[in-house]
Amino acid sequence: MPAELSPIDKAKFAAARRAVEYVEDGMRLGLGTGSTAAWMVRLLGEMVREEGLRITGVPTSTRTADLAREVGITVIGLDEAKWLDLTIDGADEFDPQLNLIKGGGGALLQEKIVATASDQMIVIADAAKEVAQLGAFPLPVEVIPFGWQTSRALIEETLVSLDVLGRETTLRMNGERPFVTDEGNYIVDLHLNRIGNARQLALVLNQIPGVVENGLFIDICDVVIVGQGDGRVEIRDINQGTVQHDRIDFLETENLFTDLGD
Ligand SMILES: O=C[C@H](O)[C@H](O)[C@H](O)COP(=O)(O)O
Repeated sequence: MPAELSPIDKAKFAAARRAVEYVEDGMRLGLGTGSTAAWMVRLLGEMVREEGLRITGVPTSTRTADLAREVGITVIGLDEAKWLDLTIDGADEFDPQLNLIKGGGGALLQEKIVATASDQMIVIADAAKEVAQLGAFPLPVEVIPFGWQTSRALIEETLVSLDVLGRETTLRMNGERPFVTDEGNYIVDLHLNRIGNARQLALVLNQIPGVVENGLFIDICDVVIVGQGDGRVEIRDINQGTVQHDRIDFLETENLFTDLGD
């Protein structure tokens, strides 16, 4: 971790810093995956160690589980927790209705299960993630390895039938081999440019044999906390329809993010 964070990391940190203020003693929390969510996990670890905050966390990936344990958070599985008070996670894109594209890091399946098993989902994001319409970010679709090429062909046929503009699909790779998710599946990324009817696409994709889940999160997110590099934070709340403005003082938290960085 460089002594000085980049503006984008400061933005992610600011959003995470504001989000952990929603966490109360005794909560069961869904812990998201990705670089933004990692700040939230580190901050919660700090609160557990320094302030005696009592929480249990349900991680959405092995990466997050490892980090949560490392920083001192008690980790349990979703079946043990059964239901969660709050999930805090990142996103690759969010639109004005707080619908999301997620899965840029390949964790969309566990993330969607955990988020939908929560009373509330808060997304933390830097301002670059905001879009008028979803789709510039490639939409991840998780498919089982058996017959994945057939599933991919069916996905492409579906895109044609829905008259979606961009129809290129790519198998996500990890070097020479297909990227494999925590659940042992592959990811096909859909390069759509613009998604006209995200709700319809989300439903139709999940009807295709071999498709396990897609990265569209429709009507799942309740609040998006948007961070800026200068510490400004905006809160978009779907229920209250409010936008609050706030500012994280980096000077106050300087030690924190220097200590917490990896
Ligand atoms: O699979 C990964 C997750 O959906 C992430 O939350 C998403 O990709 C955002 O990640 P980051 O905070 O690193 O931009």
